[in-house]
Amino acid sequence: MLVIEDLTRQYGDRRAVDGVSLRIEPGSFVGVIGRSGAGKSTLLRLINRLADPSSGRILHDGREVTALKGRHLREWRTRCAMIFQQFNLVGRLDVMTNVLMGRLSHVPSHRALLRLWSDEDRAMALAALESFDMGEFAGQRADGLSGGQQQRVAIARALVQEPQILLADEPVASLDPRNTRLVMDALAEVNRRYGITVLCNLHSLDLARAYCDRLVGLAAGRVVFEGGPFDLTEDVARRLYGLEAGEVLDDSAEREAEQRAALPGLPGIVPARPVREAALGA
Ligand SMILES: Nc1ncnc2c1ncn2[C@@H]1O[C@H](COP(=O)(O)OP(=O)(O)OP(=O)(O)O)[C@@H](O)[C@H]1O
Repeated sequence: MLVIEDLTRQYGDRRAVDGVSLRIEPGSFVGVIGRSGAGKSTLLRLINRLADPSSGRILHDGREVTALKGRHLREWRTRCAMIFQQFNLVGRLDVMTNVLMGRLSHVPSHRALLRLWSDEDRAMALAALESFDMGEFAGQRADGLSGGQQQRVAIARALVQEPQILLADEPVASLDPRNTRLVMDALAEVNRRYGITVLCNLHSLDLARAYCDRLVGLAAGRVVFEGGPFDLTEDVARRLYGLEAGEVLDDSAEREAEQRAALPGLPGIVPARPVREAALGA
């Protein structure tokens, strides 16, 4: 369980995150929603410790994440993988090598420097790519791929870190509708197949309702809404965005969420398998 207690991050006289308290269940798919500047990115960066809080605490399974240093902090960052809007791949390297970068923290540094990846690391990387239909691109340069393909490679790289939590900071913000769906499906796969907790910042409420089992709404750094996808009513949407609800919600998301709920493989129904075991067919 990830527990966030009264977390605040101040920048000058502005509180990007302001007294946020949350409990994130293991294996859940949580959408963080809110208008631009609401504090969504800062919240994820605080969890991953890319930013430090001004006050408050983060605990994971009872361990204080906000107090970690050195090796323990590096271990936390491995356990808590992150993907970004701009993918952050190394464009001149091939797709396989980019995914293998996710193994860096699991191999001795001399081997990593020489890129002496074991057969097992390679098998894991390829299996991760294949689970997002990206296996055929393993030998291609990353910068030759479309945005949606690059993001799926970034998710594969995160997956081979064998994380317990995946933080996704607006992973589909720069993608067209088709690629948006492929990337969101990849995140759903990470969550359902491997039981990895996903926290995903999203601008689109329709996507949030269709894919997430829990939603957290932020406004001016504060939690102003917490609930299931069907608790996100027009009224809540209006409070979050100050828009006509019709501009941010439509019925198709509700229908899609119902269809997805009928799919096999929901958390708790199919036992999740550790990434390594599933990838290596153990
Ligand atoms: N490093 C920083 N220095 C100063 N101010 C910052 C910094 N990071 C974030 N902020 C401010 O904190 C507030 C919250 O920013 P944040 O990026 O977390 O919001 P967001 O909800 O992710 O927005 P967007 O959807 O536009 O990415 C904003 O007012 C932003 O300008």
